[in-house]
Parts: sequence; C-alpha cells; structure tokens
Amino acid sequence: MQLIVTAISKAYASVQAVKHVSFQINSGEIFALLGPNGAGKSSIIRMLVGMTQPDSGSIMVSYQQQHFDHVPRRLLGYLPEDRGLYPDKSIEKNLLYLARLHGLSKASAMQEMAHWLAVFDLTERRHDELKQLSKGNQQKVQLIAAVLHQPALVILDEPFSGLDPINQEKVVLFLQQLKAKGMTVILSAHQMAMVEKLADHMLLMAQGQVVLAGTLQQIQQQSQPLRQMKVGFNSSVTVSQLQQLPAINGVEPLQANHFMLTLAYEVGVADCLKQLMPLAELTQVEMQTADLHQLYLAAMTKQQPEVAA
Ligand SMILES: Nc1ncnc2c1ncn2[C@@H]1O[C@H](COP(=O)(O)OP(=O)(O)OP(=O)(O)O)[C@@H](O)[C@H]1O
Repeated sequence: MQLIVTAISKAYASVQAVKHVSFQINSGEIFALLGPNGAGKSSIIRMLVGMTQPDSGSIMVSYQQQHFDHVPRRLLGYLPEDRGLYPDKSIEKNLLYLARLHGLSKASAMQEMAHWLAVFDLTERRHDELKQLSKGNQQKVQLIAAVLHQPALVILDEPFSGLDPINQEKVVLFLQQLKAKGMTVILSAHQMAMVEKLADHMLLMAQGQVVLAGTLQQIQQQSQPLRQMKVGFNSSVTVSQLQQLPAINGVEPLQANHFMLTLAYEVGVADCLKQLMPLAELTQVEMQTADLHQLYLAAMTKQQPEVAA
C-alpha cells in the first residue's frame, strides 16, 4: 500500500480548507496529520477515503499493482470524526455485525474480536449495550470496529480523543500492534506525546497548508529549534544574574546552581557560554532537543497573524 498525494486543494463555499498539500505514505508506516482545530486534517482524510474529491491535485493509492484515486472500501479501516454504531446493541453484536459486513466468517470475527477486546480491557463488558458504556469505552469499541477485518490501511480521525492517559497508552499499544501486523496507519491527533512515540512520518498543518513535514528528527532539524541548554555552576549563581545576560531569554531553576536556559533568538552557543563563564565555573553544559509538543507550539506561534500594536 502506497499513497502519493500531490498538491491537493479543497474549498467549501468561502473556506479554503486545504491548499496545495503534498505527501507520500509508504507501506507499513504510521503517518500522523497534526495541526490546530480547523487546520484541514479531516478534510484531507475525507478526500483520501473518497467521501469528497479534491478541487485540484491528485491522490494515487497503489496496492498490489492496482491504482486508485482514493482508498477502496475493501482495503480500508476507518474511524471517522463522527462515530456511528448501534447504541441499543451490545459491544459484541455491534462488532460481529460490522465484521460480517466486511465478509469475515463468524469464527474469524470472534477470534479477532476476542483479541482486541482483551487489549482494551473490554472482554468482561462485551454483552453490555453500547449506550451503557462511558465515552472512552465507546471510543475503544469504535477503534476495534475499524480494524476487525484486518484492512491494509487504517485511517483514524482523532483516535485518542475522549480517552484518559491510561487508555491513551492502550491506543498506542493498539497502533503498534497494527503496525506489527503490516497495516499502514494514518491518524490525526492533538496529543503530541503519543504521536512522538508512534509516527514514522508526520505532517504539521495550519490553515490548510503544510508547515512542517518529515520524521521527528527531520522536523527538529527543519524548524528553528527552541534552543534550550541545561547548565550547572560550581558556586552560587542567581536567576536574576542569568536573566540580565543578553544571550538568555528564559531561566528555569533546577536543583542547586543548575538551570534550564532558553537562548535568545539567533544567539550562538559560543556567545552564550562567553557570557556565562564570568559568573562561576561551569560544571555542566548540555544542549536540549525540543520535543514534538514544543516544536508544535513554536511552529504554531509563528503561524499566528501579527497583532497590530
Ligand atoms: N462541510 C464543510 N462545510 C464548510 N466548511 C467546512 C466543512 N468541513 C470543514 N470545513 C471548514 O474547513 C476547515 C478545515 O476543517 P477540518 O475539519 O478539515 O479541520 P481539522 O484540522 O480536521 O480540525 P479539527 O482538529 O477541529 O477536527 C475549517 O475552517 C472548517 O470550518
């Protein structure tokens, strides 16, 4: 399974939701679509699954020497943004019904279902009606419903939404298992800490456009890094002494005489060290790498339109 998306655009009435977006997803990858509310993530997903067509640009999906302009239903496991199952039916009935719709035998459906219910701690509750479940448990049933038929490509629109931290970790495990089974996964999410653990490639969007793209490492290199430095001194140095240095934008005290410093924009490390050395002898200097959450915030801050003074 490979997807090549070339310069797709989509407008709804007066809103230009997606503007010339291109990316490629290779077989077996986990690919994350990131960006603030309204960035255009769901619009891209709806075009990938064939619910809407791009106004311009192209989508090419290749699978076993066949080519399509969207992901064919038989190859797709989809968790839409607006979920829909039968609230009056039990978990088991809902899942079996969907699995049979996808052509699974009852035996394979039962086997797949048992596996995923155990992953999500729902085995004991399989006879409960969906409407009796919490929002988080309903979400877990939806995730199982999207993959029971072992699709080649799984597209999950906000799989972490409504889940507590423990269940978010379960979704991480679920996604790792899908990858281990050879499935290709596309997900949209707002939980950077989860995405960082999982995604092979990611696309960071704002206002319909690509802001950053690549692996986490490539994104760290492309973006103006949030340059932070952990330093330690052999004798007492105060926060206010550090705040007075022009090379430093932020100071966070750590343990005694140790600090996390944020370097001022465009100041080199050597210049910063020159200003630190007269204060006391340095016992530790360690550059920190920005995590995805920090990179996301830094990239999004740059996207904000400037406010007139
Ligand atoms: N059917 C529609 N009709 C009109 N405007 C739409 C429609 N669907 C989306 N939009 C608009 O297109 C833009 C992109 O929306 P989209 O749902 O793709 O964003 P998103 O990144 O998925 O956001 P969220 O994280 O909130 O789900 C938004 O401005 C939204 O209001």
